[in-house]
Amino acid sequence: MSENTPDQPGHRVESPVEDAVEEQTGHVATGTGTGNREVLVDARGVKVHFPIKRGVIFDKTVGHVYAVDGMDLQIRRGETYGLVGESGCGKSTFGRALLQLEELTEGEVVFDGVDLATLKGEALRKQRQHMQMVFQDPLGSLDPRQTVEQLLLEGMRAHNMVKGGGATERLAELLQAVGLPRAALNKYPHEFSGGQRQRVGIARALSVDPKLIVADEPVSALDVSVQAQVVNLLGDLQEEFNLTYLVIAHDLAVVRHISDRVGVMYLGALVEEADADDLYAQPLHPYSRALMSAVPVPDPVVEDTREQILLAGDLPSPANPPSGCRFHTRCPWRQETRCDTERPELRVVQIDGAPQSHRVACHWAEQIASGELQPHEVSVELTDTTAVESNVPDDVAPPTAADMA
Ligand SMILES: Nc1ncnc2c1ncn2[C@@H]1O[C@H](COP(=O)(O)OP(=O)(O)OP(=O)(O)O)[C@@H](O)[C@H]1O
Repeated sequence: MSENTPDQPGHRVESPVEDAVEEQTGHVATGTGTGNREVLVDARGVKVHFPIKRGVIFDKTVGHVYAVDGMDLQIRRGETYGLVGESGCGKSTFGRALLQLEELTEGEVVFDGVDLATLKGEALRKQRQHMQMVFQDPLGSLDPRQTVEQLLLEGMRAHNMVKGGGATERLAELLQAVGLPRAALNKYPHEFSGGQRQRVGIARALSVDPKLIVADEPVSALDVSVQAQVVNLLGDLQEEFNLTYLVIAHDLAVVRHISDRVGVMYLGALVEEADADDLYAQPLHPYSRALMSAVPVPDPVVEDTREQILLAGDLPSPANPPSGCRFHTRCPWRQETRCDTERPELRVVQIDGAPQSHRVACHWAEQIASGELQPHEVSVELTDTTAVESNVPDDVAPPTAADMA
């Protein structure tokens, strides 16, 4: 997102947000090849399994929700990494795990050269200063009883960044950077519109000088016209403040516009990862192909002739995931018995000279791309998802901005 280059071949997804962003900036932002940059976040084999408790006092563990189940993901300094996938596939849990807001069941997260598992208490809190989160619902994450000034100062105080005078000046500069007037300092969150509140949330994250911002559905609660403004703002701030972003979103058009690289997640793990342009021009995993084919294309001729893959059935329960390839129960290219029994690695797949950076977790990616394997109809298996239900509350409360301090 840091530079803008001409659009690459391949169809563009239709999106009022993307069109509005283009209108405002005059060009299409696309991936910019961040391959040579140094890794800032290195997540290896990350698993987060939530125990399912039963019994009168919830004292028995009767199973687990395998929310994140083997994520390997690197984010390079200065890039924007977009993470997409259906609701419930584990995107938010992974984002929180990166920031150590969820306990890792297995695996490690190395941030800026430091293995976060080795940090405790004050040392971890200090490191957290460099890793901030922007939430989908700014109202839910900002304390309604605090003015913007108090909200911004809270994080800065927690990290000993308020010494002597000059704090108010810094706050005013922060507000200016996110496009809010100085007068906003004395207002409360409910006095702002949704877009303005998101700007406050972004200012709050910025106030402690982070290196990484994890933005979890940062624009999905906003009106489409406002979404474009916030997307553009994130792009401008990235350059001004040397930020690295992990953007979690279900809107594929937003992710394409904003991201240098994109990872597609399914039931707790990546199934595909590539530069944004490559992924959108030629998705190789059957799941990514299905996701992309569900997005309308502006050109009616292309729309009528292009591949459309309907996903059969719902996302299986992460408490009872399918064996082998997790996607095999819904995959039109499933081959017995390898897909049912052998979990595919995320491996480099090069079709037509595609770059080394395109990785896919499918045994048959080459044969599917060449047409050697043809899709077949999928009969939906009714798996018993009620047998082990999660004890997770319907709405898992996201961490608040105060958790980030
Ligand atoms: N604290 C928890 N305890 C038990 N299960 C949880 C907990 N938090 C999340 N889960 C479960 O883990 C799975 C992954 O949830 P997560 O919110 O990470 O998915 P997601 O892809 O971000 O979806 P969404 O976009 O709907 O937030 C879901 O089945 C969810 O119910």
